[in-house]
Amino acid sequence: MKVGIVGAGMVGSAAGYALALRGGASEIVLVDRSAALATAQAEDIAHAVPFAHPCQVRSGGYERLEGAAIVILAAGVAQKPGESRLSLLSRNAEVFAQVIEGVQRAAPKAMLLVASNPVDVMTEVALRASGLPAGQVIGSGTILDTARFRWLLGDHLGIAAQSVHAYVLGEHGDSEVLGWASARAGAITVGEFAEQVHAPITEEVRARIDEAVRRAAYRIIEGKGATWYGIGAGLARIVQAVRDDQRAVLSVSVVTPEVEGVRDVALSLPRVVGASGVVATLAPDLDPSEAAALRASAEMLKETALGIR
Ligand SMILES: NC(=O)C1=CN([C@@H]2O[C@H](COP(=O)(O)OP(=O)(O)OC[C@H]3O[C@@H](n4cnc5c(N)ncnc54)[C@H](O)[C@@H]3O)[C@@H](O)[C@H]2O)C=CC1
Ligand SMILES: CC(=O)C(=O)O
Repeated sequence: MKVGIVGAGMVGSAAGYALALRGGASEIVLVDRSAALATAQAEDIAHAVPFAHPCQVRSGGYERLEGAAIVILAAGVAQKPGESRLSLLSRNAEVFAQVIEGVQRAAPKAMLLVASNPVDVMTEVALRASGLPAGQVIGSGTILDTARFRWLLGDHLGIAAQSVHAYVLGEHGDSEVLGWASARAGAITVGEFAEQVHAPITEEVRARIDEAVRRAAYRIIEGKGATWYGIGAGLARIVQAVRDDQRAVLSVSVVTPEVEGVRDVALSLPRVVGASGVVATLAPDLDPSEAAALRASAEMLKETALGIR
């Protein structure tokens, strides 16, 4: 499968690298307003291919995206230390107006996988600009926050993150909601598992994990300027679910008809992802405080998206 990546900075190049290592694409094409950067990133990623899986890695203008089944959108500006994701909106909405036109000239039917922040609102921007079906304009949403949550829970419980089934819901950002009520370790609730292994999830543990997930990006940006490995792997994971028609359950963002009484809003819920994009959405169990927080997140995202109409 041919995969395009527009925006060959930290996130776009990490996604290309992760795809090359996972064998997630037969061809990867990097496009950037800086042709020199796209070329350098493509050459560098190509040098990892002999250690991984056969794959062509190229760079070029939008015309090189012809035939791409999916295009990752990672172009635009990123947060500076202390800056929120939402503050990037007007700048990145302008970038997307050009980028989506360029992508659709070459690959009008390509599925779009949005990474640029604020990713939920940018997913709605991409949906409106592209005219594609909602299930084919997918934001990476909370795939990264969910990975952070699973990793921290696995660490606390002393088990592999892969054995933790827990999702972050709502905005990929400050209003996100950690789904404690639906979290499972193996086949039992995380609370029950924690009791069995004598590592109870006290209020303090819960608050520490919540803060570590919610503030992860701020901390990493403070320390190294940006985040890229986690999201690169998450984007490659979504591409692979599409490529292999896996029907994998992933927390990604699409415009959703109704969430906690809020209509037509892009945010993350656990969704079934396969060859035609998002094919189903799950309704996880929520306790009353999680339901209220998800509604507040949905209302904030809806209001923000209305502001760019
Ligand atoms: N969804 C998520 O979980 C995450 C999202 N991000 C977001 O991803 C985006 C990219 O972040 P980084 O790669 O760190 O930034 P970066 O600055 O390293 O890369 C952005 C690239 O976009 C390119 N670009 C800008 N305008 C363009 C245009 N009109 N056409 C083509 N290319 C254009 C730039 O030349 C640059 O190479 C940011 O919005 C950031 O906030 C970052 C980490 C996680
Ligand atoms: C930057 C960003 O969105 C993240 O690392 O979560």
